[in-house]
Amino acid sequence: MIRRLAAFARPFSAWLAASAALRVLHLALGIAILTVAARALAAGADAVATAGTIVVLAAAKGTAHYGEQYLGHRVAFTVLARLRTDFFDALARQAPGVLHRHRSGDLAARATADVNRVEVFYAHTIAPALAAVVVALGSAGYLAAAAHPALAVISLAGAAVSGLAVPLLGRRPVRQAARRRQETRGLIAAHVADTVGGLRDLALLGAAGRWERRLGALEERAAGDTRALAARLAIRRAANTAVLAATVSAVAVAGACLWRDGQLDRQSWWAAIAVTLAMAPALTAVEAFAGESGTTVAAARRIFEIIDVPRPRVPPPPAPAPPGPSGSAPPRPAPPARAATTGPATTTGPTIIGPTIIGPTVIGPTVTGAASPAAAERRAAAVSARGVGFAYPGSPPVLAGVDLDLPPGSTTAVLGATGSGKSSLGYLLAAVLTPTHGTITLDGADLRDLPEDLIRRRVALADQRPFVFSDTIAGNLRLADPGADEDLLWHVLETVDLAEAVRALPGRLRTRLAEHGADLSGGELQRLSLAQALLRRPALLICDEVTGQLDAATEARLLDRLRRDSAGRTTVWITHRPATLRAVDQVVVLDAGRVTTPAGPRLSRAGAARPGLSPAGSPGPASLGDTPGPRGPAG
Ligand SMILES: Nc1ncnc2c1ncn2[C@@H]1O[C@H](COP(=O)(O)OP(=O)(O)OP(=O)(O)O)[C@@H](O)[C@H]1O
Repeated sequence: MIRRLAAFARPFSAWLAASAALRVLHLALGIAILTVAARALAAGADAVATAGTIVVLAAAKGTAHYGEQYLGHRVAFTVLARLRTDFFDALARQAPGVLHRHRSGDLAARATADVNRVEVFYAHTIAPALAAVVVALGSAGYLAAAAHPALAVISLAGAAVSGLAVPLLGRRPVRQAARRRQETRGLIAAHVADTVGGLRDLALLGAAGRWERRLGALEERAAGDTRALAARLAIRRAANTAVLAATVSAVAVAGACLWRDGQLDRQSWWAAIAVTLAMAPALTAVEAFAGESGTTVAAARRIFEIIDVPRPRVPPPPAPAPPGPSGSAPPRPAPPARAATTGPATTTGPTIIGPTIIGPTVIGPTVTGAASPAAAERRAAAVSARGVGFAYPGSPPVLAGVDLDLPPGSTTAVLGATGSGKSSLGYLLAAVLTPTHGTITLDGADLRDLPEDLIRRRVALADQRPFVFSDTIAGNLRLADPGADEDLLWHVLETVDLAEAVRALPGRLRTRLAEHGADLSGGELQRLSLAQALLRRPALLICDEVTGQLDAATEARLLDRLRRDSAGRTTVWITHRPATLRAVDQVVVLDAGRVTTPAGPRLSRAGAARPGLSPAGSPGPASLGDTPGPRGPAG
């Protein structure tokens, strides 16, 4: 782990070397001050001259100390910023599955407290460690040259015990306690984040007291680990102090004997004691950072646990189909023309997915320009699913054998009982999930083979449970299209029937939303998410229950506007609501993860002869999910 941390500082080796050199200078000047004073005392030298020398040395010492700290911290904070960026990149790469494995509060603690924690390594470990070696060797050299070799041997032995042996005392239990404490702190952060997010519900459920007691138990656990850690570190500190005191005493006693035997003069004896004494801060610093290293390593481990998750690999191409009658393999469908211009193929996203999918899929480059005028120029997506099956990790299959065709420009409703797999199908079509069986193609190309940025340009998902950032309304919308001007923002707000509500706000588009959109109604939140998706001007738009919380009149208005704005777009409506079905071209009904109604295209907007629909457009008995079928093992 130390090597891993050091690798991040490699580009700054010159700065760290300069910091270490300044630290050596700073410590050497400390030794020089004491030595000058000791020699002056022993020789009865002129007090004013001695004081003048000490003032000059002290000023130089202060300057060296400043330079050492400046360079060390500059490296530390530059590396911390990079670590945090890498951490965020890794999170984005693993989203949203990472939330399946880690709680958001814990991730926040890793990105903040744990990253801050490793500052110790860059600012207070590398330079002090190098300096301790140089100072111990330099002091021994001085003692050998200016006093007596025996004193040099004693001082080196003391330095070795203090700098090498003492830091190893109880190393394993210290690391274990530090690791446990860091994990517990992550749990505390996650618990606090949950508490803040769910305060209202805790109050409503009368559970605030119980929740608080859980926090108390976690705090108690962390305090226990801190006590265990502190007890061991105190033993080390005491041992180190004893070793350093013993070294100075041994030098004093041995020096006195040498003085008595005429092998050392009085001044050199004093100077030897002063040098050994002045070497102590260099060695105390080693013991100090060794004491911190358990926590630093534990924090680093938690950071790299996220950063080191490998980038998802591009899955191998599907096995070639058996040769046709002529003996030649059937050709693979060609990727769409734009795919060839978007660079090397990457994976279509993580195979593993978390329990929540956050907001519309708005990652990736944006398509700029006004939504409506350019709409006709868009090329609507053709989507096809063949034998698609899916299971969440560790769970039984939720979809099996799904065949589906979404012709370009068509609108498809996906119906089914709650839990029948509608949202999961939506995530698969949006390439947020990857099928465990079968294939989904976009314009003839397997989604798995398409670059992520191409998919994000062509496909948008308005989610059932959208996420809103604590930013302005315009800021949230521009996540989908940073270049969108106000006219375009108002246009999409009109389309989703939200413009009037936003106009009524004092800050209009500049109104700052509360965290998680707490100051929006459920219906407003969903329409904001739909507006974001529309700003992407997708060729395939997947709407997951976005009208579920609207009254009938608002829903009808919204559907009407969307229909008028739908040129060049293939649309999927995942819904329970009959009103949505009035304007669809085909209806797909899912029952326990299987399509129960033929999904062939019925490209008539008149609404006649659509499966699952009565001529009036209301759902037939099988189409809405109020009569759940058996949750059989889909697949
Ligand atoms: N992240 C997940 N991990 C494990 N199981 C999941 C996950 N997300 C959903 N499921 C399960 O998959 C099944 C299908 O869920 P899905 O959300 O696709 O159903 P749905 O038809 O959209 O339901 P609803 O109409 O209630 O939104 C459900 O049984 C659900 O519990």
